[in-house]
Amino acid sequence: MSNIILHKKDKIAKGTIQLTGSKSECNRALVIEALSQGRVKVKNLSDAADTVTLAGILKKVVENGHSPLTIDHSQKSSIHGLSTIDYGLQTIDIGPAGTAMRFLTAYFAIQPGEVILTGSARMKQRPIGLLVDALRKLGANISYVENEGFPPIKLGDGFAQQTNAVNIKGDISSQYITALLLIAARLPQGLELHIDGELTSRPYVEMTLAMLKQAGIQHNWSGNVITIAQQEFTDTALPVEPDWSAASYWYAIAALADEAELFLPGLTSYSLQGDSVITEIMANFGITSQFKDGGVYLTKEPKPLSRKIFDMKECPDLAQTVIVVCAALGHEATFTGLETLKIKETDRVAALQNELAKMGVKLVEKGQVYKLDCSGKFIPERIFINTYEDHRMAMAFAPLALLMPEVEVEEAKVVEKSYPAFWEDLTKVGFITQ
Ligand SMILES: O=C(O)C1=C[C@@H](OP(=O)(O)O)[C@@H](O)[C@H](O)C1
Ligand SMILES: C=C(OP(=O)(O)O)C(=O)O
Repeated sequence: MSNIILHKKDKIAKGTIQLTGSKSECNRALVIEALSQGRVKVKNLSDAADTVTLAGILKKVVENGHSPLTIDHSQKSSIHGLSTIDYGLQTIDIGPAGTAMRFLTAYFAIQPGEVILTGSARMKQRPIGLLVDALRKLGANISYVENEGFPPIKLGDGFAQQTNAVNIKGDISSQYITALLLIAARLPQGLELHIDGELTSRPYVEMTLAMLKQAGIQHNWSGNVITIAQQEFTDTALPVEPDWSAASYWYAIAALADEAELFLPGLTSYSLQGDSVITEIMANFGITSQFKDGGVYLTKEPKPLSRKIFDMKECPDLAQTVIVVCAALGHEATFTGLETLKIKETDRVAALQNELAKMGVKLVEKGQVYKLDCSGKFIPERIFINTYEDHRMAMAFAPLALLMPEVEVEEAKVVEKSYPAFWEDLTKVGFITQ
């Protein structure tokens, strides 16, 4: 796979960028659609590879009466997708898609037929034990194919519900909670989910419940317990908003530019996506977000940087965007809520530390708190960014091309996971790519 080189002749960012749909909303909507027996339909599917992969799998499975056994493994999405790895059973490979891995684990746990779920080499290092434990307690038959607690997993035939009450730790990944909530209305005894300890990525759980509600599924959330009774989906169209995490890279570009006038159609101020908080975060960098004409306009005014602490617990996917902007501006901010970054597409803390070092910036870990030390910061003539198979490393560092003559980003295709048109969109505001 090849690298991409970026240049930008001026520090002006002006244009209209139509972002693809949110992969988080799409991946929930697809599972809801599959469980709804034709009642729910998704509108505006995302081009994100994680969504294309999940959509392809669910289409085949639903066509086959919810059994995975005759999936045509020749169908592939652009970089990852369905393939057969021979564990001696039908195998579904979801590549690097964390949400697809977790949501399909819950989905297949209650479907007929046996299947093995696997993913990329990195996916095999991303924990799934807490979700498997909860599903086993509910009555699912799941075993590990290689390492305890990690994919690949084998989902056995036959689900017989043993209980409706399960506990799950809240501070590792909210995707386990979402996975359980998505199947809850289909469980004969429903679900009473007790969240133990702190809940990380909370807006993603709220998004799940809001989308289930749009599809007719009621819930009760009281203290740390979420209850969903067995119930039917209603006829609904689930519309998907453009991706606010993708929008964050445009906010970063505006923050590093001298002049910015950007329009991102389709984004709303009442989004289900927690990452819409980027509007508030970037207000600190002089970016004004004005919602009109069915989208958001970004403009920029110089502003002295004052906010020193950023808590990323509710918006972990924005961490790289905001940390790189602060580093590039030499703003010595402190970050909290980065714990879950170590189990995402790569160890994002280590990846940030390595790449920021290339411009003399240190991200110093002090327990739960991370501080940027910009005392040695310099702007090199050119920088080579390693991406660690992480789309957000590529997209968070690309805006540096506003500050230096050349930025080379490793493995350009990595962005396909969530934002395939990223490089092409950069050219619309005057970035030169080669
Ligand atoms: O539910 C979702 O759609 C997501 C939840 C978050 O993961 P965690 O809950 O593991 O933090 C986020 O990082 C991921 O990109 C998408
Ligand atoms: C963490 C992410 O994705 P996932 O967990 O779904 O692989 C992400 O998109 O930043």
